[in-house]
Amino acid sequence: MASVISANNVNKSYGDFKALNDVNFSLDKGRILGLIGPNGAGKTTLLKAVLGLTNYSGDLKVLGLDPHKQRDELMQRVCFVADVAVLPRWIKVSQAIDFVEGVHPKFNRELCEKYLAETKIKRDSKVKALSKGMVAQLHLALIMAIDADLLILDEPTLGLDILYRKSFYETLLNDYFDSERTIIITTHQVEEIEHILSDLVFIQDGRIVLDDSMEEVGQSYFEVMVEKEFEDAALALKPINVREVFGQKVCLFNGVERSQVEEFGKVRKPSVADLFVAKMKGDVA
Ligand SMILES: Nc1ncnc2c1ncn2[C@@H]1O[C@H](COP(=O)(O)OP(=O)(O)OP(=O)(O)O)[C@@H](O)[C@H]1O
Repeated sequence: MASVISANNVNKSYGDFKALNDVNFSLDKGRILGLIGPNGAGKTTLLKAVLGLTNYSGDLKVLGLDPHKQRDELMQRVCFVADVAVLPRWIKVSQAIDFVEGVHPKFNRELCEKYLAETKIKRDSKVKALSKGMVAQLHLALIMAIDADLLILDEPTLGLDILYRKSFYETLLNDYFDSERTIIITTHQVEEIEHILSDLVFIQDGRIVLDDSMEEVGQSYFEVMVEKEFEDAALALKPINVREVFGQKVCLFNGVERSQVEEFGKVRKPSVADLFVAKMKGDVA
């Protein structure tokens, strides 16, 4: 299957500072990738490279195109929601809809109206009269009504209340997503998206430190709530992280068989948040 994105040794420097350091990963059609990393890790820089908004060295192909050289062609097939929704303050909601309908052949007005019906946004309001969260809702409704092959969401729910965040991800998964589409999401609220992800990439200091499907994560990482009597045996297997919950050690293992750790206590798949914390600590140490 042709990759929607393939990145080989992609580097990006700002002066002496390496914002992307030999980034390699690929993403197939019909996947939902969570791109997760601490502040300043290089997430937005990587997305900008994918969107052809910044130059870089190395080989990067998006939908078979060179994002920097073939940006116009790429933009026909890619939609992007930045962490700061930029819409002119003077425009009316209805005019914003008219505008996108006028400039984008793949915009579906009916769908946009359907998304807006879930909000309190009035068609005759000006953007400046909307709350921060409502501007973000309008922006998302406009973008999700465009039939794109690749949707890139950089902190899409920043500033949105929990009710809308939940319904946004439900809509994304149930109404928007299908096997022909591919989505990349960055967010610091990983627990909110983990159930919709098919793939996970962790980035730290410009380097990819984890690149797995969620199935692979479930098969190669085990979190065990270790019974007291098995603590020494568990620690001897060198867990990648140990935390305490109510005085009991919770060990995160990688590179061991499930059968090796099963007798220590209750085994489960780690949450993305716990895996992230463990990987960040491990790679800093
Ligand atoms: N235009 C620029 N000039 C110089 N340095 C930059 C520029 N843009 C980004 N950087 C640096 O590159 C690094 C990665 O920034 P980036 O915005 O990609 O991080 P991020 O992972 O998106 O972070 P956050 O989660 O805080 O949004 C940071 O150290 C940042 O200071």
